[in-house]
Amino acid sequence: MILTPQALEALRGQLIVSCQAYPGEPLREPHITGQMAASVVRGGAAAVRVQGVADVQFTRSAVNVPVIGLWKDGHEGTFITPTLRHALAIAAAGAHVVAIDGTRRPRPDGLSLAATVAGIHGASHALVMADCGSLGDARAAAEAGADLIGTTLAGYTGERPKTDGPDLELLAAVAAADLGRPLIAEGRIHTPAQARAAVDAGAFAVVVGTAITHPATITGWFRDALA
Ligand SMILES: CC(=O)N[C@H](C=O)[C@@H](O)[C@H](O)[C@H](O)COP(=O)(O)O
Repeated sequence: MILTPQALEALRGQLIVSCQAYPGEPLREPHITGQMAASVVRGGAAAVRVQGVADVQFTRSAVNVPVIGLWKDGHEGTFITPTLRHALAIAAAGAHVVAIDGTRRPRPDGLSLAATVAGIHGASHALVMADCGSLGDARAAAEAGADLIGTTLAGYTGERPKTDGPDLELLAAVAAADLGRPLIAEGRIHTPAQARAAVDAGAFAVVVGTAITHPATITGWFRDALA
């Protein structure tokens, strides 16, 4: 699926919403992901991010905005679209952008990040978003040919502290490194003010997940405030 340079540019300064429910949760149904995506697009999401092959398929038919797809396999180590096989399945499902683990950790299939990106580019029209955890990752991902750089894994790989909100320090550092790729702020953006701060720190666009689409967590925030 082709995301033209113009369509990518249209995401500048915009909100992307991640619609994910986790295994065993009541909303963990691909068609519900599609409905959630349609709901956030009504609210102004300029693109959506969804997990799973069937979720990408349902979401593609539910919305007319770019779809970032990923395949989570497990929940620790290299688990976000860890191999080329996972990535090609997500591209074949219709994702405009395939989000993959963009760290410098070894990949389960033994391929380098550059070979993985080249494999996706060679077999599909999808762009590649590298989910990074540090400035070192971001530099390596740009060098490896990733089309977009995300801070998705900041605070989850041991290289950066798990900040309460978004890792604004990392965002500013990656922006300053001027890697020539759209920088996507993602991870622990829980308020509109934090989304604004991420753009002010140099992000091209902002991904918000939990704070918009994970009712169990949001409910817990309110419950805790009343405890
Ligand atoms: C680390 C990891 O597994 N991140 C995942 C990546 O797709 C999702 O679980 C997050 O919800 C997503 O990145 C959005 O972040 P937040 O939900 O914090 O707004």
